[in-house]
Amino acid sequence: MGVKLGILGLGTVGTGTVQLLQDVVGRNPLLQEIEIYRVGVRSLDKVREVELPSHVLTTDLEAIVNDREVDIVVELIGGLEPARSLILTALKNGKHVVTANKAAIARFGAEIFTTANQSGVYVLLEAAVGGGIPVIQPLKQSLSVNRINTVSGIVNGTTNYILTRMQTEGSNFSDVLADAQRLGYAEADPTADVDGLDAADKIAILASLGFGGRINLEDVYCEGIRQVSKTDITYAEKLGFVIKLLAIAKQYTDSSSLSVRVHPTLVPKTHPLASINGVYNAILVEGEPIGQVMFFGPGAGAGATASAVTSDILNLVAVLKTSTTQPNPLLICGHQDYCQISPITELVTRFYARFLTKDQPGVIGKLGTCFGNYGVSLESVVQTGFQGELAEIVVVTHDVREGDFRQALAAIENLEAIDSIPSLLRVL
Ligand SMILES: NC(=O)c1ccc[n+]([C@@H]2O[C@H](COP(=O)([O-])OP(=O)(O)OC[C@H]3O[C@@H](n4cnc5c(N)ncnc54)[C@H](OP(=O)(O)O)[C@@H]3O)[C@@H](O)[C@H]2O)c1
Ligand SMILES: N[C@@H](CCO)C(=O)O
Ligand code: NA
Repeated sequence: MGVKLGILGLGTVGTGTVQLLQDVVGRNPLLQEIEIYRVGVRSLDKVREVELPSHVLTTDLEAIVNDREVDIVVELIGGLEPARSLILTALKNGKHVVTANKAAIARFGAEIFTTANQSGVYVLLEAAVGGGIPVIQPLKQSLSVNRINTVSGIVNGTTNYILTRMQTEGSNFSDVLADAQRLGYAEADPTADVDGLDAADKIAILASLGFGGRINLEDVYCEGIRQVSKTDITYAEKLGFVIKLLAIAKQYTDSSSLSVRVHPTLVPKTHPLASINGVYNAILVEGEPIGQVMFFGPGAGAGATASAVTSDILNLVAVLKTSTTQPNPLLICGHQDYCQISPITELVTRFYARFLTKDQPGVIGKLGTCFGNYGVSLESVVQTGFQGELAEIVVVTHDVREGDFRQALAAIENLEAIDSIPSLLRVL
């Protein structure tokens, strides 16, 4: 007997998944056991890129998650509600769930996994982070014997696409965003991409898997790329860096707390993440004893994401075809406790800052003295340009506690010679 899927959503990812499932030759033979039983959408009038028998398409998503015939619910509608309620109903009805919905998992993961564990079913989410890149399963299984100390990466394709084109073509932010939306990379509301929220959801999920505890999304520090300017991209380039939106989860060596954050970052050109361009994503996992492992690939788009969704479906088909009643501990998510996350003021990092100053003698000296008063040591100071009457000075610091750096900046802002501080970025 075939395994019956109830797919919720036939947008970018839903369509890619149906296309893959309708074209099984040369792929894993288990795919032939899958039946696309129902597909739930919002509108029956839309022109679809895939052909499905008319009785398969429905706008009644509740009926799909309550249908006794459905074995696996594949949630690809996105957003918080009704996705959360539909997932919970499916789980309570004893159905396994596959989802690409990082927003729902990052916020309601505790409720969703508790319900799944109570019902003895699985929630698989490979597509939720890194699109087609296998990273969830490696963290849960292949790498889980390591003590992880850092998970860092470029996990949002839209912003990486925008930053790459700004860097290589000097393009303007809004034109490139429109292209990313047209290509199906951006979320329905692109603010989630641009403001770093999508990446925050994803690093919360990766941190939870890497560090073995629940993550409170509100503790994840998040800055997007709106303030990254062409001027900063050019200065970074001259100083030997590229600017990337990084998502980082790092365990402090001297304590049990984690730093979990998303922000535009100056990445040295020699670092493995510096060469990840366009819509590609990469996740660098560092642990003991493995050392560094990097996962690279397409982080968004219909086909790539469908690959991840369908691999989860395949895992569940294998589960359904084996007769054990005991849950597989490598497939469940059994975290109970929350990880302790340290505030951003405790972060120790290098900074890049750009100042506009009056063109007076001794300004660089005053900046240096002010930084010195707060224990901030400078790695480089560059003055190359002018913006109108104002001199432009760029500094890169050595490692400093963020709280101390902010205090130094507050004092510098009060200097008579300082006009403004247009940019402030962290350096890897
Ligand atoms: N796009 C990517 O590259 C990508 C990559 C990784 C993960 N994801 C995740 O995958 C999920 C789906 O993304 P997507 O890009 O495929 O979205 P999308 O193109 O906007 O498609 C959403 C689909 O869900 C249906 N839908 C939405 N709300 C509904 C509701 N209330 N009732 C019934 N149907 C509803 C829509 O129906 P209609 O077609 O009738 O409007 C549409 O078919 C999201 O969680 C997203 O974060 C996307
Ligand atoms: N909007 C997301 C899709 C993949 O999750 C991105 O740009 O990476
Ligand atoms: Na993935």
